[in-house]
Amino acid sequence: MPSAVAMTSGRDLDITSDAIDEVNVIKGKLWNDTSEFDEAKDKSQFRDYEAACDRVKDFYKEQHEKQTLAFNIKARVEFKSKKRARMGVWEAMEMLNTLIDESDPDTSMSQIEHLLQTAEAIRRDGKPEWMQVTGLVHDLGKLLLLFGSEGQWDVVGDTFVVGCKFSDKIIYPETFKNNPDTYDAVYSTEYGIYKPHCGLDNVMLSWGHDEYLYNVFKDQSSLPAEALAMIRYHSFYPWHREGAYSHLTNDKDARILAAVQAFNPYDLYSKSDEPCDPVKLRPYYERLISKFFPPVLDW
Ligand SMILES: O[C@H]1[C@H](O)[C@@H](O)[C@H](O)[C@@H](O)[C@H]1O
Ligand SMILES: [Fe+2]
Ligand SMILES: [Fe+2]
Repeated sequence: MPSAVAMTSGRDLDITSDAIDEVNVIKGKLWNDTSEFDEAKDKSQFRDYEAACDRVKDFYKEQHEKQTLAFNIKARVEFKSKKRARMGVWEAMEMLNTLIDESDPDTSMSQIEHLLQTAEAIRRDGKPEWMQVTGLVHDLGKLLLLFGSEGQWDVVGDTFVVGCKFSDKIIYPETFKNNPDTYDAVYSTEYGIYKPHCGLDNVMLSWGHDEYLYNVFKDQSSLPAEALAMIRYHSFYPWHREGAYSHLTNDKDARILAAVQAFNPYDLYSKSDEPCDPVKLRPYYERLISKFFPPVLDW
């Protein structure tokens, strides 16, 4: 079943504040119906895709069918050729707030909540300001849902390499049987269109919120390279958790892997933390935002 977000995020959506309000009302209804605080759980209970509900399974079935190499090239060309919006970081967080992520078996909280929980968990551990602010912004790429994505399948969920054999370390690997690239003479091979150890900078990951946000921030922030890697690869579980794709990665990737892995527990396990109060926390994070981002960005 298509989500309210997907239904209202057509290519022709004109991003005026009225349109956004309307989208938020529709999404808000969905949210109110399903909202509940997530209970505390232990680590083994996260990312349990076997036990996941149909919403999650249907999401991945669709994503794995539609994320082809051809789609990915098209998405990147479109990204470069379009102007979407101009706004500040906090405004972007508010705009994203009511989205429900259909791929996520672990949280039914709003996105601003998830961003604040991630940032607060990093802050509690005394990590540097750049990492706190990275936690705060890491999922803002989900704004793609309001910027003409085709659905949720080209925005959220774990990422994987396209243009070579789909790894069996990706969740629900059997669902790639519906992806035409599985039957392509080149794309279905171990290396596909890539050279051995060409490095992640030279491979195409499935298009979604990570790749989009990395591209937005790389020229419009003073975030360090580790932070940009955390953003770009945080959904790339087949690599950072399962160790897949070692035939494509290089020394640079080996170095950034540590940063991506250090970020992951904050993103994942903070989902069962106490809810945060955006009003209380805003002054602290606005100060951090102003250290790393211009007041207004092109999204
Ligand atoms: O369902 C989640 C969610 O969409 C996250 O934002 C993403 O980073 C994860 O990798 C994914 O599994
Ligand atoms: Fe994410
Ligand atoms: Fe996240």
